[in-house]
Amino acid sequence: MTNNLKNCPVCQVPSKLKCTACKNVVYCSKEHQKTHWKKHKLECKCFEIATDAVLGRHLKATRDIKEGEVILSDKALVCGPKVASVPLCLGCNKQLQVKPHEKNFYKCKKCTWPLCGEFCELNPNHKAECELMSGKKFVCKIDVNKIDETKKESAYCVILPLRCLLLRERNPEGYKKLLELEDHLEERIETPLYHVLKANLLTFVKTILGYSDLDEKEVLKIAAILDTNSFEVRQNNVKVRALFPQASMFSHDCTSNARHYFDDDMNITFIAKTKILKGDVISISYTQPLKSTIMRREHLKQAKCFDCCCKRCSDPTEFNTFIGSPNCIKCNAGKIVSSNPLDNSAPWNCNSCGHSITAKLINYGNRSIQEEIENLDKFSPKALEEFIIKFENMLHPTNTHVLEVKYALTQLYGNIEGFYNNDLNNAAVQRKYDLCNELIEIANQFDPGLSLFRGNLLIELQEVMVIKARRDFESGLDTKDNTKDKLDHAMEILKEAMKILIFEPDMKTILEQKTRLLTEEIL
Ligand SMILES: C[S@@+](CC[C@H](N)C(=O)[O-])C[C@H]1O[C@@H](n2cnc3c(N)ncnc32)[C@H](O)[C@@H]1O
Repeated sequence: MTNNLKNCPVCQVPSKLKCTACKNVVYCSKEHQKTHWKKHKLECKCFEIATDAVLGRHLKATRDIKEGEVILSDKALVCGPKVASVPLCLGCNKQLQVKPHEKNFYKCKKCTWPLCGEFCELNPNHKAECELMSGKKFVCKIDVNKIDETKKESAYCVILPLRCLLLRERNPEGYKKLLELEDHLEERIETPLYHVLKANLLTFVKTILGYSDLDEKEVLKIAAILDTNSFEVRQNNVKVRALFPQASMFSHDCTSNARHYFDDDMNITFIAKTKILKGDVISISYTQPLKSTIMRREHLKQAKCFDCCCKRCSDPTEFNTFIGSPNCIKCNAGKIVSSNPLDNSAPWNCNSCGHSITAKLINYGNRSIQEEIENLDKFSPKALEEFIIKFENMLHPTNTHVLEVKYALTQLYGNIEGFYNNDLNNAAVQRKYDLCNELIEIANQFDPGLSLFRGNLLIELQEVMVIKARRDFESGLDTKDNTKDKLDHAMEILKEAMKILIFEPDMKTILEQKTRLLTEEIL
């Protein structure tokens, strides 16, 4: 047994040399440790599943974990369309296109669901459900002759729960694991979404497919398990969702220390974004770093049925960024801060003059501004810059709405037609440089280390640093030596971005090309 802490598992001799990684096994010698590694590496975990009253089951580090270290990898138990999905092939998940030259949709001869082609009728993802539905003479409501590739179809809401139900016979062990996951059905059952699901899913499963013996609660529990635990995966440019039993054990923190990425086979891998100490909770974020406490807590409550009380949520200033606060328009000096961020109905007060505003009014203000942002032309830097100017008195530079627009600008400058790097004037180059630096500081606080948020900003920053350095040299403002130093600095930033983005699909080649071009420029 590898967890025998007395004897070497190879020769059974009482031993003291512990595996330095998990400290769960002892060896008599380095040689026997090497011999045993092939077996032990499958068990040499850096975490345990712990339970407490607040988080429920969660992952806890059993040793220090280095930044970038893999925590675990997991295989999808089931995957399929989101509750409402753009038309996709139930075999390969490819998005169905209607443009004449790209038309790739086909009506399954048996079950009538749209697929990308005849070949996918036999795709293992689709075969079992197809046989079941066609056997019951099910007719899909989506008309393949009128496919609208942008319209989200709610008809897909039945597919993933059905795939879960099919596990009962095809993979009983997997089905058992699935039913052990958290569901929050009691909180969900009276929501409008579950009223609709109750009508659609239960009729589909019990009446149409004939699972009359199935308890209604078990069917709805499956929907609730999917809502609580599934991960969104982008496949062939379509977002689908998948369930990973082990990965479901990660708890949430608004300043998390781990993150995930997917490989081409939809396996999920979690890495440490920052160093994690033995005994720390290993957490991921279920929400977005630039959202304010009020917005994050509302999302977490609605989607995952819990009230987040993490360090960031508990701090009314959100680490002195005041990201959720508007300026006080009464005294024009202070910021309006929640008197108790963990109570959604607590009043908000100015930290300078004490002027008080109800939570209702703060929520109303946030919603109106969010609506205004949603209606902006997202591809127009001019429209986004005008938004920032329009709200400059009410919203300070690190307010959530301003940061959201600023982040969009970092992704537009340099990357869209009319605003490619060579089209940008020096003021726009400087603007992008400043915005990237400003947002990286925010990322360092809320989404530190190897986060995608930091990676996306670092890659934009290094590009603009190179342009600035090149222009300063070409216009005679800088010496060759200084320019080389600046390019070396840009290379360090690029290397850091690479460490983060290398796991993302298609990024490896792009990053390698960027590194090659920058190396040539430095030489
Ligand atoms: C994906 S599951 C995580 C595993 C779950 N704790 C269990 O025991 O199965 C998500 C659920 O865990 C709980 N949870 C995760 N993070 C939490 C947090 N920061 N505070 C409170 N509950 C949390 C919530 O009930 C949430 O709906």
